[in-house]
Amino acid sequence: MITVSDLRKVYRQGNREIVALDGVSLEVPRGSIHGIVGHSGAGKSTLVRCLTLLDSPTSGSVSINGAELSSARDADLRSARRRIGMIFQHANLMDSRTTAQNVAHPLEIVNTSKDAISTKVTELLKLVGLEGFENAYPSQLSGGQRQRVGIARALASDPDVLLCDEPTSALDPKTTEEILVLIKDLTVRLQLTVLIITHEMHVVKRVCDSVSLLSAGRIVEHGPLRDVAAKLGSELSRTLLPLPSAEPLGTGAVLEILFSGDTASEPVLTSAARRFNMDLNVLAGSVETLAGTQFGHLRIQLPTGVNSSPVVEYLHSQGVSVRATGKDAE
Ligand SMILES: Nc1ncnc2c1ncn2[C@@H]1O[C@H](COP(=O)(O)OP(=O)(O)OP(=O)(O)O)[C@@H](O)[C@H]1O
Repeated sequence: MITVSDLRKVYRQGNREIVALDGVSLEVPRGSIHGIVGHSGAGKSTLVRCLTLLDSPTSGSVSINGAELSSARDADLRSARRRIGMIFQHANLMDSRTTAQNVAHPLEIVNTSKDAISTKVTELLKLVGLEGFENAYPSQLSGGQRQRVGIARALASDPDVLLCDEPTSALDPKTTEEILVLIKDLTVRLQLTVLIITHEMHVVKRVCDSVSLLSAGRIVEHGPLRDVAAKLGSELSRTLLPLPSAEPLGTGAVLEILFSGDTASEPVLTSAARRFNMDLNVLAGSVETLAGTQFGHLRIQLPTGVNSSPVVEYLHSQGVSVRATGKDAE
């Protein structure tokens, strides 16, 4: 488990203070994957640097399985860093070294014996599906294979936490899927605690158990994927379950509706149409399964002149999230 408590990072430029992290707290249990998303300048890179101890936080703490990292110094700091493996957007391999030599590098630094390195490298390359590529150089590997080498190297020191900074941003969709499947599989098999910093929502949808939205150095939304997606109108819900824009037809009230779990499969809309004796226009819709829960997200329009309040009340009573949009939203 990784626990981040009230982390602050303030940069000073002359007499100006830039608050890059403004009290970030989060807890990610072992064996699970947490996504961190946010716009440019939100503080994602600063968070990565503070978590990997490449930069020291102004205040607050980071601990792994209860052991405090942020106050570690010198030798302790080096061993603390080994508890966090890093994967980057580009694998950043050493071009003059083979696959096996790249993976061996973190072990050589801590003077591991040649035999132990050889055994470990063989084991790691098998784990990431690169058996037979021991002697290949990075230039002879595909982007996905290079990323696998990067993952094997990150796991060489048996870290508790795997920190992935935009791990699939440079990969095509098929390779992205393969790498995400590998990360998910390793998380479960090795009981890792994984943090993925990404701007790609499909990465969050595909592998994350929980997610945080970082904005101006603060976590403004967070929680298990199915809970944040279920909050109709929130930024994370809108980006996880996007709806295409569609012009309303005529002047009837426009409602945005979110079904989840059991209500997603019940004919609530049909029963509302029958109950209020009206036709409904579906302007836009999407159905998705997130973290094992089915979500239906719809924008519907009521006929001109129909009062939306009793309809909204009825839909709420059926366990459906509803909000008026457009001119009715005020
Ligand atoms: N070394 C630094 N000195 C001064 N300000 C900094 C420094 N590093 C980051 N910042 C500022 O801290 C804030 C957060 O920056 P950060 O790079 O962490 O954002 P980010 O979410 O990673 O953005 P991006 O997605 O564009 O990489 C920004 O306002 C940035 O200008």
